[in-house]
Amino acid sequence: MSAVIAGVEHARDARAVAAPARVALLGTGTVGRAVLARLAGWSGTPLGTRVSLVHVANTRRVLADAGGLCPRRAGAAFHARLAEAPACGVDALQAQDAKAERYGLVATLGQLGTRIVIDATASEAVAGQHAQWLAQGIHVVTACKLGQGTSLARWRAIQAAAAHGGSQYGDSATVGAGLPLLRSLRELQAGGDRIHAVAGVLSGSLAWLFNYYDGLRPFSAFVRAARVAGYTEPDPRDDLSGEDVRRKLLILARAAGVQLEAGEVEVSSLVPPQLAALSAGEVDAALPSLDATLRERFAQAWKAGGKLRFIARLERDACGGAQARVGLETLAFDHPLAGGTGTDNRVAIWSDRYREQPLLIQGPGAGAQVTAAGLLDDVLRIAGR
Ligand SMILES: NC(=O)C1=CN([C@@H]2O[C@H](COP(=O)(O)OP(=O)(O)OC[C@H]3O[C@@H](n4cnc5c(N)ncnc54)[C@H](OP(=O)(O)O)[C@@H]3O)[C@@H](O)[C@H]2O)C=CC1
Ligand SMILES: N[C@@H](CC=O)C(=O)O
Repeated sequence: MSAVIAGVEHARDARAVAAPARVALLGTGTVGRAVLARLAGWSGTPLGTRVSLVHVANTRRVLADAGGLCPRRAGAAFHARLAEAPACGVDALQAQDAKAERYGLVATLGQLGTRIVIDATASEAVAGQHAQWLAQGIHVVTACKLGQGTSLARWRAIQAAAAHGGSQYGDSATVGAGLPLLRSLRELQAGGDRIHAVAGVLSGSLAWLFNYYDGLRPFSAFVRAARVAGYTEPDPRDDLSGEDVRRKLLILARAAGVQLEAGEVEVSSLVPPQLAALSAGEVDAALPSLDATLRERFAQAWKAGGKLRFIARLERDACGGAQARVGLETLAFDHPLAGGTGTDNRVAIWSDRYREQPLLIQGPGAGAQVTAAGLLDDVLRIAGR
């Protein structure tokens, strides 16, 4: 290559490096709103120069501008208008697709430079798109566990698509709301360790519930409070059934090299069959159906001198197999997994170097601010300098 052409290439590279990553945000609920607020706080700072928000959507509305949207105005526009926006009344993805055709998520992200989709939805349809975006070279950063935490086939498709597209999958917010859990598992393995076991509290909402439930006031009232605080899934049965914890344990297990199918995790649900059978709109009124059983479980634990904790366990055996289960357990007050406060997740990891005493990671495991921060940490990691 001649010196002149090399110089031109170099200048192009330098411009590409300096160009901000273009970001599309899907979901403007508890987490999405906090992402917009955090991005707005970066305005006028060096962090703000590294990302350009070009597309924001929920099921009802899309704002898009390839030249860049103001996060503060986008947040205000969404939340001022949400109340008056009509529900689309069709499948969420169809609505998204219809809008994407008109407003063009992929077109708005463009063809060159760093392009990132942030998934702050709980949408199966959006999770079904992750592999497609990755294969096109679009990075995906997600709080939604339906990508890596459901079928092994989808998890494999995501890994393959990222490898094919040369793209990255930011999943820090899927387990522990950004706590350094997945990162620690990966770093231990990169350093030559084999992961032997993982155990702990993986649900922020269930941690909160069992930290504050006193066996006197109805459990259902605590569930409602956790939902208002933004700790539960959009449908709190996803937390109470252990399904959200199953997804998190699958994500951790697969990252630890244990390729479990969803059905291989034994799950003990707190949701009685009558509550499980209701439509989403009927759930709130039926929450008191949880109360009697939980009062009884609490009393038993109290009599035994212990605390209720919703625990996930993954244990690997020497022959390459693994056992995985999630459910409510009574732990002694001084048990290492019984500590923590608020929404704290508390997770122990055993590996070659942590054979006797596990590595313990603890911190808030749910909430809008920590989750948004976890998502945007991944965005910045992908965006580079
Ligand atoms: N809350 C927390 O503490 C944590 C949450 N998470 C995960 O973050 C995700 C979001 O949670 P949260 O913010 O609490 O949920 P919310 O229900 O508050 O918000 C979900 C948002 O997704 C939007 N949405 C749904 N389908 C689509 C679609 N097809 N296209 C675009 N937008 C769509 C909804 O639109 P509309 O407003 O129109 O209904 C809504 O704005 C979940 O996957 C959850 O598991 C992860 C870690 C912690
Ligand atoms: N509903 C989830 C939110 C974070 O993933 C939880 O309670 O942990």
